[in-house]
Amino acid sequence: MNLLQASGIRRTYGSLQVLKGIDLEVKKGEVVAIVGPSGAGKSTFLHILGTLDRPDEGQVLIEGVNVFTQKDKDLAKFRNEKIGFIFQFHNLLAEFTALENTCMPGYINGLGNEKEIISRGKELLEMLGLSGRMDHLPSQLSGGEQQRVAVARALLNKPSIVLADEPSGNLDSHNALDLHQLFFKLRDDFGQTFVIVTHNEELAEMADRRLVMQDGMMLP
Ligand SMILES: Nc1ncnc2c1ncn2[C@@H]1O[C@H](COP(=O)(O)OP(=O)(O)OP(=O)(O)O)[C@@H](O)[C@H]1O
Repeated sequence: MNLLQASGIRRTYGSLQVLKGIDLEVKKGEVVAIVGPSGAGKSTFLHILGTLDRPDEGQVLIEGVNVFTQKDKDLAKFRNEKIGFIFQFHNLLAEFTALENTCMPGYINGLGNEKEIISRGKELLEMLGLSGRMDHLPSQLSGGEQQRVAVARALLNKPSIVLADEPSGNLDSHNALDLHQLFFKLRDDFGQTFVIVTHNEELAEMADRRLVMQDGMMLP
């Protein structure tokens, strides 16, 4: 069974047809990269896969659940439990430490008690080489460190799938490579599944599949 299956996804903004019927199947443990020119609809598609936006037509199954048949409240719970997000700008909360930011998805959904959540957060930050940075605020971290905290936060609830939108777009080439290698390590060690929208060809070439979107369609 596919971990994620999207079929016939269409999305229109006003008179602009942004997605023109897109299909995608992703297996557990796959790293799929989506590339394509600016304005092709990549981010729009990723937002729909992440249930942050609803399509006009088409369906998305994640672990067999037809996600958009759920009401908004149930969908939000499903999203927090099953999907991890990494964005170009990490969106860490400035007034919270690295550990507090990492633990945030656990507090929102109440998965486990506070002690368990903190223990998982610490374990992730240690794994990502941030054991000495747990009590730092985002402003006290380098760009690469901030993005690794965002990765730890994305993994906190043990999501089925991680969706990343230009995750290394704001990093220098050294930190970008480190981050890309981290994704593949997480895949190899834990079977973590990723769909990554990127303009970084090096990352796209490393992926199990490199898909190209153009003008609202997936090229064959
Ligand atoms: N909320 C919105 N309202 C209106 N138009 C939108 C909205 N979101 C996206 N669009 C339009 O949809 C098209 C696709 O945008 P999208 O961000 O998905 O492209 P992209 O392939 O991710 O581009 P980039 O590589 O530059 O990030 C663009 O023309 C954009 O202006």
